[in-house]
Amino acid sequence: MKAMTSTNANGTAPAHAPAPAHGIADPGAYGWGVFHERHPALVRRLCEGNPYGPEQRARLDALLDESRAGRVRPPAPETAAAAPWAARDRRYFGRPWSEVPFLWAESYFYLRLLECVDHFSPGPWQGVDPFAPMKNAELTDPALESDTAWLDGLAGAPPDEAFRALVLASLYGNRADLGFQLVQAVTTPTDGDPTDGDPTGGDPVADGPGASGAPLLADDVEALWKHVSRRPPGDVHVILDNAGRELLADLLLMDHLLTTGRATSVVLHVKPRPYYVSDATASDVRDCLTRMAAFRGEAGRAAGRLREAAATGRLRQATHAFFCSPVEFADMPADLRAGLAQAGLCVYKGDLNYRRLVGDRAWPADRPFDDAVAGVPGSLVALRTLKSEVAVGLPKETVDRLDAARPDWRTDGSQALVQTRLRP
Ligand SMILES: O=P(O)(O)OC[C@H]1O[C@](O)(CO)[C@@H](O)[C@@H]1O
Repeated sequence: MKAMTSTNANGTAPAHAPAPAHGIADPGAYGWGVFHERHPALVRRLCEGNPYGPEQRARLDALLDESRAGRVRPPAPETAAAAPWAARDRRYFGRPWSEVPFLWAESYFYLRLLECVDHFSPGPWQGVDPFAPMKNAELTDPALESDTAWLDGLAGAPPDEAFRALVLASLYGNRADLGFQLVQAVTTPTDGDPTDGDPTGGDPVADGPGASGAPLLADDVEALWKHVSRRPPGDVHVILDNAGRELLADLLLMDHLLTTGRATSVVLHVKPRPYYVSDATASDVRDCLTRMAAFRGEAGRAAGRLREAAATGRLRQATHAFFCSPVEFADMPADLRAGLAQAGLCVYKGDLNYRRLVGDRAWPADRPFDDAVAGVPGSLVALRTLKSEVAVGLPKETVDRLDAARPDWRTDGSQALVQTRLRP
């Protein structure tokens, strides 16, 4: 793992010396593999799934070439108009991509990918989601319904166990990320691995989606339970990640919080445009609820309740241009900050949100989580499967043990964590 020295996301000097940002130049760095292996695989899938013409295909190939060996080209005017951060933050334009931090480079790659397929240009492809064929394939997977059968077994479970099962389902739903699956078979620890074990601790939770995973690297579920069960219910804001399986599990958790009175209302923060392959947009929420509504059993009933909650304003969707930017959450704009600061709880889903939450830098993994999220408002929980190099808030012994037993533990999708910073 090799990281690079850089300024923070605003290009200003932060109050304390930051660790170097993760980069994409070094073939040993995770980001290099994303640009040199994952992105070509993604472009192949897009061209198989969408009837793009020669110009769109040529532009996609040129973007691959540019981002692997060229200099960063500024966005076209219509692209810049849709992405204020890219219009403002010009510091990397004209420089070799290899000098750009991973977080910035990957976010900018997805913006330019949309430009290549005419997403921002008036015409037939304007606004079309290039990832929709991949998202649809997951949503129509016949196994999706039976994958929610564990929910029926929760009836009558003690409230704390039911809560834990739903949190773990939402956490492990984050493994089902279509971008990640392009080149990576998600693995779980095998016999003999010192991290092997059952995170769930017994029925009915043990039959849920967390049952076959590794122990959580950080497990603040109990603290989270105390937070939601002992304080007056407030608004819960979810900074969503992937559509499909992950979103389905997130919606089940939100239905649980609403029906048990542990949330007054729920705000789903979706992406304003297609991003990082499977990130959820408003139409993905709609499609997921439609699919869920056809399920027999509790998941189908949850869809009905959520639609009702949407109709009465207790389930709302929100979006912000900020969510498709590479800016860290500590530097979020004032309007978003004001909304999240008032929340009873903010749930940050997934790997990319984690990178933006703690800073995508080579922090010592035992840096306290509270310290890393000091600039982020409100009470918060991160539910993350590890798919990139950054990690904080972990005991040094855990990190040493994992480094010895499983060198790719930070990026192979086998590990997960629940970390909180909760305020009374
Ligand atoms: O969907 P998630 O959990 O945010 O994961 C996205 C992650 O996938 C990658 O694009 C590739 O692993 C990471 O760079 C990124 O953080």
